[in-house]
Amino acid sequence: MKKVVLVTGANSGIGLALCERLLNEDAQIELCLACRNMQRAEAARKALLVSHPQARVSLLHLDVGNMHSVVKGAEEFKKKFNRLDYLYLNAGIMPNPTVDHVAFYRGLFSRNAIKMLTTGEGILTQEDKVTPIGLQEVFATNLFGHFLLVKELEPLLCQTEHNSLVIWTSSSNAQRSSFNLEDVQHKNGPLPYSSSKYASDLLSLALNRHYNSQGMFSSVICPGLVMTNLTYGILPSLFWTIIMPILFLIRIFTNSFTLSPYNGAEALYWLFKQKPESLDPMAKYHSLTSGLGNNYTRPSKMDLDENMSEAFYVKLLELEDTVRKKLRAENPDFKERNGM
Ligand SMILES: NC(=O)C1=CN([C@@H]2O[C@H](COP(=O)(O)OP(=O)(O)OC[C@H]3O[C@@H](n4cnc5c(N)ncnc54)[C@H](OP(=O)(O)O)[C@@H]3O)[C@@H](O)[C@H]2O)C=CC1
Ligand SMILES: CC(C)CCC[C@@H](C)[C@H]1CC[C@H]2C3=CC[C@H]4[C@H](C)C(=O)CC[C@]4(C)[C@H]3CC[C@]12C
Repeated sequence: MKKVVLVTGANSGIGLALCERLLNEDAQIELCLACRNMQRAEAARKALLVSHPQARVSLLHLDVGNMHSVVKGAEEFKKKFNRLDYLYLNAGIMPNPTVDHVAFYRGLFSRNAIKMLTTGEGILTQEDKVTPIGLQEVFATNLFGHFLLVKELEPLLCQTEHNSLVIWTSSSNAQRSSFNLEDVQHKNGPLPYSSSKYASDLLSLALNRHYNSQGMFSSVICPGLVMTNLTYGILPSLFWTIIMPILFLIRIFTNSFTLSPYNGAEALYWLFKQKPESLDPMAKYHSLTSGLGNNYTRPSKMDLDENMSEAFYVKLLELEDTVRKKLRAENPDFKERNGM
């Protein structure tokens, strides 16, 4: 049976590199690129077909920050495919990032230098905004749209004949201190990115608790520091190019400066080759690259507790209810087609 793989944010960076690596591993898969911009999606499909002319690569229009689009996209996917083996929840944003230069230089000469360089802790803030449906944009894109997608695709993910795996591209920037159960969307703080990534760690744990018995498993990864549009939004690409020799040097001490999208996709690719039921729900799987350029995956225990993860899950279910009501009110058509 051909495996079906869906990747969000597949048109660039780590998502696109993952697609290339998956096709290298198994050219028989049904690969679906879920993207918000169809021109960029088509360009990615063409690029993949250059190296794999026989590959089965389809496109799905899906803006994870827009809940209408998530429901519509999932509906289209279900019409086209009757199974889903791997769901890569990779799309992500870090809007309007600001680097605290003073904190950076201070941190460099402190005992926490390596931690700062591998997590970005204490030196990076972002400015968030509210989407038309009333959700915080970073939360909606990095977390909630993906949660709704999982819920919509539940019939394909929970099948008796085979297990499925949902994989979140999280981050080592996910910090417990950035997340607040009373403000899960991070409306009132400068760290929406970190909060959303911590939220994905919590949610992955909850999904395992609620869905393992139905054949669906969930894992989280950190790709390390990778040069992509996301990092070029923090500092210009020319800057990163100039300091590249320094970044290669730092890699010797941390191994988490994976730097290229190919290396960053290592843990995502590694998970594709594992049995979903053999994975540790408390582990974050890190893509790492040694000083000599060798890639490997290493798990680390996440700073999570079951009660918090369950409380967050309950809040997400309540929010799902509210959002679905708004979708119905805005577009009565949804009710007919989705039985919502
Ligand atoms: N680069 C890094 O160092 C790290 C990245 N990550 C995570 O890796 C993931 C991939 O990012 P990366 O490859 O680095 O960056 P890119 O910006 O290259 O890739 C992000 C992808 O997500 C897509 N995307 C963004 N918003 C939406 C949306 N609303 N709907 C659908 N797709 C969307 C983008 O599409 P479009 O082209 O249309 O913008 C793009 O394809 C993210 O989740 C990021 O947080 C985690 C740790 C480190
Ligand atoms: C002031 C300049 C001379 C140098 C500033 C460097 C910083 C902008 C970067 C140093 C470490 C970087 C990061 C580390 C971890 C990443 C994390 C895994 C992620 O998910 C998103 C990006 C990072 C936070 C990234 C961001 C840039 C740095 C803080």
